[in-house]
Parts: sequence; structure tokens; C-alpha cells
Amino acid sequence: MHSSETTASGTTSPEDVRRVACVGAGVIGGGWAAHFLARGYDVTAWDPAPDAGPKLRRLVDAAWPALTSLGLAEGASTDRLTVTDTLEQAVADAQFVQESAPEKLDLKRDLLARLDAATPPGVVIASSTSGYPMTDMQTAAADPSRLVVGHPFNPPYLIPLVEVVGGERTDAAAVAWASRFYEVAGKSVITMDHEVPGFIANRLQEALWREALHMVASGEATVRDIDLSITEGPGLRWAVMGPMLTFALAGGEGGMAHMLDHFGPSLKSPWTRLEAPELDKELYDAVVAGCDEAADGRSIADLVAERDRGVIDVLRATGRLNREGDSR
Ligand SMILES: NC(=O)C1=CN([C@@H]2O[C@H](COP(=O)(O)OP(=O)(O)OC[C@H]3O[C@@H](n4cnc5c(N)ncnc54)[C@H](O)[C@@H]3O)[C@@H](O)[C@H]2O)C=CC1
Ligand SMILES: C[N+](C)(C)CC(=O)CC(=O)[O-]
Repeated sequence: MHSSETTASGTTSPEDVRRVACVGAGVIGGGWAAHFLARGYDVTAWDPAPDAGPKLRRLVDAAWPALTSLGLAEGASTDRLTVTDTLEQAVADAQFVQESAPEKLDLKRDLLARLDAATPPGVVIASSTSGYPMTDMQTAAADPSRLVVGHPFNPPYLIPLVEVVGGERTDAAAVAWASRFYEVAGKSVITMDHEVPGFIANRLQEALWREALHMVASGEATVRDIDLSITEGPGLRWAVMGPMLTFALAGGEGGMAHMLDHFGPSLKSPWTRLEAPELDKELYDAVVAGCDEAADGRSIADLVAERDRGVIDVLRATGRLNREGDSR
């Protein structure tokens, strides 16, 4: 990544950031707002939906018990959230901007250009996009050098990972600044030095998701089978070790070398050769109905609380919480 445009390295050092703007305040923008508030930042937020303010406050309030149990930064308060009437007000004094608007390429392009025009020069602007390359999103911005991807995981206030990458016209200094800022803000960061389709974690997740949808569509597995197969199986190991080290242990004392000698040839076996399935009405309805059945009367709010408690237990059990309020 290189650029002939203005160098974007942030006017404030990552350690000195106090004010963050969250633009788009749905599931992810709201989750980011909760995370930054819990870390003691002042947060301004803007979202064009008429009910955005109350919705965002409900989301932050729902996350706050989990965040309180993890330990809040000194001075952290939901009172430090300001919902503004305009995008320009939200970013006027921001030292970092996190964009979390709907996953539509044209919308992201226009919004990032608008954010670039309204945000103080040099301030880094990150997009939460789940998969668009920044090269495709930064085309309309006057200063694309400060635009990066900062891809979070739901909920951003509990799942540590953020994937950071720039586009062809992003300044490498902006990528480095964003990575350092996220670390200071308590996240675990993977920084990519060039664009990778689907980033890293989403590419892996999408492969799994594609297979899951195929199995539901073909009647090979129910929605419940799919979920159990992960929560009672590999998912337990993945919270502790990733797929590489997990499979190294499949080789016993011979480790990964023996695993590859033994099971490498089965990579060629026809377990899967599938393209993404058509998301037709039948599959759509089957997945939605299967999830309703699996929820077994629990509301989305119940499930969010249950997930948050479970993730905190896993973080604690796997030693990711060194002390109260320190998730890294
Ligand atoms: N939901 C998820 O699990 C994850 C989503 N993401 C990414 O985060 C971004 C946001 O996704 P969600 O929060 O799930 O969507 P969402 O639908 O929950 O929220 C999107 C919000 O953006 C607002 N919005 C609509 N037009 C806008 C505009 N022009 N400017 C600013 N805000 C606008 C909507 O009113 C809504 O509140 C997407 O890029 C998505 O790919 C990333 C990681 C996980
Ligand atoms: C479903 N999703 C593609 C939007 C998921 C993500 O992007 C990351 C996550 O939270 O798993």
C-alpha cells in the first residue's frame, strides 16, 4: 500500500485518543460504542434511522452488565455517549472514526467520501465492512490515504479480534496507526500488509457457513445438528487453539508432520467441492425456522445475554482476562 496523497498517520497518537465517533449504530456500531465507552472514551454517534438514539442506548445498556462484570476503565460511563443529529457533528472533534453502516458497496463509497470531507485532516477512518476491499470503497474520497478496514467480530465489546488492512491508496502509516489504536483500546489485532479476499477469519467462517447451508438445503443436517456439531465438537477446541495447532495434535507425538502424512491424502477425498448454494425461499425459511426452534422461546435479548455470559466465561477460563478490566 502506498499513496501520493496527504500522509494519514493520525494527528493524535493512538495512546492519546479520547474521542471516538461511531457512524452507523446498529448491531456493530452499537457494539463498538459500548466497547469504547467501557474503555473510558467519549463517544459521539450518528445514524440516520429515526429511532437510532433510543435503539443505540438500549444496545449499550444491554451490553453494560457484561462490560461491568469484566471491569470498566476508570471514568467509563454511558453518560459519555452523545448521539448527534448530523454526521458532521459526530466527527467534528473525533480523533478516530469507526464506520459501521450497512454492507452495500455504493453506500460505503459515498459515506466514506462524506466522512473524509467532514473529519479533521489526518484522523484515521476505519470501516467495519465484513468483506469489501478498501480499494473498492475508497474510490470517491478526496483523501483515501487515511481509510482503513477495521473488521470486528460480534459483539465488538467482547470478541477481541479486529482485522486491519488498507487499500491500494491507503497510507501504510494509517494502517499502523489503526492497529496500534485498537491495541490500546483493548483489542487483539491482525494486521494484513495487503488485501486478502474475505480477510482471514471471515474467509474461514464463510467456508464453514457455505457447507452448513448446503447441508440444511439438502436435508443432510438440521440447523440444530449444525450448531451442536460445533459447540459440542471443534468449537470447544477452537476457543483454546486454532485449527492449525488443533490438527497438529491429531498427529500424536509426530505432530503436524505425522498428521499431514496420515491425513493429507484425504484432502483429495470428495467431502466437499461445493459452490455457494442458492439462498432460495425454501432454504431461507428452513434456516429461519430452524433457528426459531433452536431458540426454544428465548428472545434475541435473552440469547444476547446468554452469549455474553458464555463468552466471558470462556475468556476467563482460557486466561484471556488477566485481571478485572484487562482483557488482554
Ligand atoms: N452483524 C455482524 O455480525 C457484523 C457486521 N459487520 C459489518 O458492520 C457493518 C454494519 O453491520 P450491522 O451493524 O450488522 O448492520 P445493522 O443493520 O445492524 O446496522 C446498520 C446501521 O447503519 C445505519 N445506516 C443506514 N444507512 C446509513 C448511512 N448512510 N450512514 C450511516 N449509517 C447508516 C442503519 O440505520 C443501521 O442502524 C457492515 O459493514 C457489516 O458488514 C462486521 C462484523 C460483524
Ligand atoms: C455474518 N458476518 C459475515 C457479518 C460476520 C462477520 O463479519 C464477523 C463475525 O462477527 O463473525
